[in-house]
Amino acid sequence: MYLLKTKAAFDSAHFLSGYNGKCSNIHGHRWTVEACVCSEKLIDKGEKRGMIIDFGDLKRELRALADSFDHALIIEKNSLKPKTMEALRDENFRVIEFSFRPTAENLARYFYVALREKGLPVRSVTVYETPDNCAVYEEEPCLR
Ligand SMILES: Nc1nc2c(c(=O)[nH]1)N=C([C@H](O)[C@H](O)COP(=O)(O)OP(=O)(O)OP(=O)(O)O)CN2
Ligand SMILES: [Zn+2]
Repeated sequence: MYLLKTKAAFDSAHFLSGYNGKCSNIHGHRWTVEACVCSEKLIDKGEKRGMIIDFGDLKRELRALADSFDHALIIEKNSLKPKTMEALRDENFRVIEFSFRPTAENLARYFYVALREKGLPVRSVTVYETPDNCAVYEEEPCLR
């Protein structure tokens, strides 16, 4: 099986609502997202011969997703008081709300699903919160 990986990064703030410790406070990460695509065979003709997918095509899709979270405050829906949300919006701060807690695990799944929806043969997505800490989300083995 062939595997191809690429990374993209974004800088954002988050906090873990209900967490007993420092991560309940707003803090930032340079999140790094690594997507791994897989294939049993390679493209056998044309410009992309010998590839699973062109790095450029994979990078473009991953970067577009990563850029959509750059310089934002990522929060779990209903984890801030309505008046706090109102104040943030009044200041034109960029707030992205998720239905899930913004952990590395949940973000890895989010990116996995989003890339699959774009038709990419994703095998796994790894999200790094720090250079040493990451979460991996993967489903069934290679689809093609
Ligand atoms: N399984 C998970 N555990 C934690 C997550 C997560 O996404 N999944 N997230 C956090 C916090 O977001 C936190 O920012 C990271 O925690 P921590 O490693 O403790 O923080 P530091 O990298 O700053 O570690 P130091 O050793 O204090 O430098 C918590 N847990
Ligand atoms: Zn964090």
